[in-house]
Order: sequence, then C-alpha cells, then structure tokens
Amino acid sequence: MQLDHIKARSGTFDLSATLSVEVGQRVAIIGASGSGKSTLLDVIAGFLTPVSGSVLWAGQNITAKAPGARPIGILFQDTNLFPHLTIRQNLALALNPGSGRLRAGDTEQINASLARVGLEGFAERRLSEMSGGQQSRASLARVLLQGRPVLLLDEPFAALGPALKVEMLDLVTEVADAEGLTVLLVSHDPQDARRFASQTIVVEAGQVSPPQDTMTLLDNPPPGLRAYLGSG
Ligand SMILES: Nc1ncnc2c1ncn2[C@@H]1O[C@H](COP(=O)(O)OP(=O)(O)OP(=O)(O)O)[C@@H](O)[C@H]1O
Repeated sequence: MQLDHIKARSGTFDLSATLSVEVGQRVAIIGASGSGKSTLLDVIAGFLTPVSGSVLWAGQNITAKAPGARPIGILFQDTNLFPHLTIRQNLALALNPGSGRLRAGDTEQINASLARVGLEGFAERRLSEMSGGQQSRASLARVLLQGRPVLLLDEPFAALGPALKVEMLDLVTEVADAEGLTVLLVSHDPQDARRFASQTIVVEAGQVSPPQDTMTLLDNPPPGLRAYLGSG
C-alpha cells in the first residue's frame, strides 16, 4: 500500500503522508492523542477524501473508490455486531448486508471463520451472552469474513485488559500471517507495537512518518516521540 504525497484536511486539522507498506506487513501507528492517527486511517479507508495525493493498492489508484469498494476491512473498539442477534445472524448480515439471508456456502464460510478465531460452536449464541474476549473474537470473525487483504485496527482491544489484549493481538498475528494480510494497528501502547509490528509509523501533529523498525525506534525514540512515551 502506498500513500503518495497525501494532503488531507479534517475541519481545521491538516495531515500529510508519503509512505509505503509492503504486502503482508504488520505495522503499528503510534502518536499522541489528536496527532492524526484516526484521520490517517480515514484517508486509507476512504472516509476522508484527501485534498491532493493518492492512495494505491497493488499499483492501482484507489483514491476515488468508496470505502466498501476498497480492499480494506476495519475493526474499531466499538463492536461491529448487533447484541440481540446470534453470531450466525450477525455474520450472515456481514455477508449479505441487505437481507442477512444465508446463501449456498455461507454456513460453511461462517463456521470456518468462527473456527479460525476459536469460536467453534458459538454460532447460535447471542452477542449479549458472550464475554468481552469472545465478543472481540466474533468481531474479528466478522471482518475476516469480508476477505479483504488489508486490515485496519483502531485500538480495537483497548477495553479488554492486558492479558486478553495480548491474546487478541497474537490471534490477529496468527490469522494475518496465515492469510498474508497487511495490517495497520493504531495503538497508544508501545508494548503493542513491540509485540505486534516489526515496523511502526509515527504520527506527530499531522505529519506521518514512513514505517521504521519498531525496536530501533522505541529503543531510541526521537525527541517528540520520547515526550509522548514519557521516557524522559
Ligand atoms: N471535523 C473536525 N474539525 C476540527 N478538528 C477536527 C475535526 N476532525 C478531527 N479534528 C482534529 O484533528 C486532530 C486529529 O484527530 P484524530 O482523531 O485523527 O487523532 P488521533 O491521533 O486518532 O487521536 P486519539 O489518539 O485521541 O484518537 C485532532 O486534533 C482533532 O481534534
């Protein structure tokens, strides 16, 4: 994925980015609150049209494509599932947004995606009857069902507590590696970056830096990042 001389504006906030992320990479995005991390994801996902510059995937310019037509799946902290529906109904809606009716092959696909996230046998369970960790797994199953090659994660596991968060990041790592997904993870926690991503993008006051080696960056952070990390 490439961001080529992107300039974007959200209200009075300006963002600029030129970078490229290799296919199959897992990359963390870190930066202070309000620095522009979500704005960057909005540009990549197509929720915010840049003023200038291009978003490219596999050499194709996707800047003008609607969010649903992009090769991108998104996982936010708010679960993307309806609490009163069963997991099967929720996933059927993800496959067939209009009707939620199951077509030939859908059940197998749903069962396979539940198995991939360790939720075999949960299809008839309502979301409201599941733990926070199980709900996170179900929302991951939903986004995986879309079969998009790029996954954007905006602090999706922040509410889970440290042990469960690590478990979910490891699960995403396993699935992403097995399927060759390219993953961008926004996080406030440098430990997430160390655990999850060999490369890290720093966002500072709307300026997006290209990916750098995570360990090198965090072991010897530049002044702006050092202040944000609170490391002296
Ligand atoms: N429509 C808007 N009008 C004015 N300012 C906006 C608008 N949308 C976003 N901003 C500002 O843009 C900046 C970047 O916001 P963004 O949500 O991308 O930051 P972030 O790094 O994701 O922050 P956080 O870590 O707190 O989620 C913020 O200062 C925000 O207040």
